[in-house]
Order: sequence, then C-alpha cells, then structure tokens
Amino acid sequence: MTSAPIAVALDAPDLETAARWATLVTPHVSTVKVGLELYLRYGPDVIASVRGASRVQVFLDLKLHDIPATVRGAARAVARLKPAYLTVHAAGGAAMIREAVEAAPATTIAAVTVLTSLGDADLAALGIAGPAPDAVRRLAVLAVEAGAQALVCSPQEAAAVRAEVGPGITLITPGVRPAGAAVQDQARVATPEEALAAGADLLVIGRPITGAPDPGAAAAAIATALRRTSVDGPAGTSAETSAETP
Ligand SMILES: O=c1ccn([C@@H]2O[C@H](COP(=O)(O)O)[C@@H](O)[C@H]2O)c(=O)[nH]1
Repeated sequence: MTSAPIAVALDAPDLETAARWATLVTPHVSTVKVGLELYLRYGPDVIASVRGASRVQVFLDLKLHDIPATVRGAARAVARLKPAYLTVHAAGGAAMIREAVEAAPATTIAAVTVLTSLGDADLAALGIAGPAPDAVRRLAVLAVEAGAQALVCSPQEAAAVRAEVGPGITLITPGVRPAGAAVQDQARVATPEEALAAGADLLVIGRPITGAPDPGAAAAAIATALRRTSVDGPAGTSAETSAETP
C-alpha cells in the first residue's frame, strides 16, 4: 500500500519524542516535517534521527526570509542534508526565492504564501492587501515566476491557487483539521478530505496526530479516510472552531 500524502509536523520539545512520533507515523505517511523548534534546538542531527532507517521524506520547514545572499548561504548549508522540501517565505521576494532554488538544486523549494494562522484582520493590521485568498494568489504567482516548485497555502485557497499556477506545482497545505478537531492557532482550515478534493498534493498535519493518545493510529485513520476520498469522492465536512486542544 502506498503511504498517504501527509507530512506529519514533528513539533516536539525533544528529540526522543520527535523520533518516537516519526517511528509511529512513518508506516502510514509519505513525509515527516522538521520545523524551527526541533531544528534550532538540535541542528542538522535531527534529520537523521527522524529519518531513521525508513524511506520517509523529510520536509525542512525553516521558512527562510532574509536578503538574497543570506538565504542563498542558508539554503546551501542545509542542502547537504538532502531534505525533500525546504520552505522560504514568498514575501522575501523573487530574488531571494531564486537564490534558494539555485543553492539547493536537489531539494524542492516551497514558498510559504500567507501563514495559515493569519486571517483577514491580521492581514489588514499588517498592511497587506487582502482578503487572504487574493494575497495568497499574488504571492503564489510571484514565487512560481521566481522558480519555486512548491507553494504552501491553506486548503481554502488550494483550488484557486491551482487554477492560477497550473498542474506542475506541488501544493502543500497546513491548516488541516479532521472534522470536529480543535482549530487551535490556525485561522484558515479545512478537513483532510476537503484539502485533497481542493487539489492539495501534501497535507501538513501536526497536533491532530501528535496530540492523539496513539499518533500511529491517528495517522492511519486519516490516511484511510484520504484513500476513501480518492475512491469515493469527498465526504468530510468543515472542522469546527473549537478552542480546546485534542
Ligand atoms: O502557513 C503555514 C506554514 C507552516 N505551518 C506549519 O505547519 C504545522 C501545522 O501544525 P498543526 O499542529 O497541524 O497546526 C506547524 O509545524 C506549522 O509551523 C503552518 O501551520 N502554516
């Protein structure tokens, strides 16, 4: 059986926990994601620890955002770790994105459009012209024109972004919540089934899996639901806006 197009966000406070989660979920998902919390604490060694002996892809979510020369150096520094994906912020601009793409030729550079934790009011407060779907589309086009091979957006914008950038770009969607799950600090969310139906290629899911009593079982359940969606069409409905943790 092929593994589900899910990147489990290993946002753990320590390496042992992250490695345990990775071991539990990798039979069911294609990818594990290392973010700022783990990478800043443990550095490059974390990649080998979560990769283990499996063939799981590693997604390095560092959201680089700096002047082009600095991002070039940073992308070159992590390219030797051979992550499948590396994130940069699209708002860093075209020249910055181009440098990342050139510096890490064996890695898919994924441009983060508008963080899924931001809503329209946040964009207005930041002075960014919204609503969010418009800002996402603008940044998506800029990033793809600069050479980004993947885009990070919410599942709510995936269909519109796909229509804008065409089939060759990998769409990665955080802000995924199974129906009824707590939304927590995410603002623009949809269920795994909705994300897949909207055209997402890789669903980033963290706490709904890692916060479950059995992360392996939680990952397996979502993977099964996605497989069913691929066969039968979408079934899951919108996540609720609960403030509780899972
Ligand atoms: O716009 C973005 C970009 C990245 N993320 C990252 O995805 C996961 C989501 O975790 P959950 O626990 O499922 O909320 C997390 O690592 C973020 O850093 C994002 O949420 N939104």
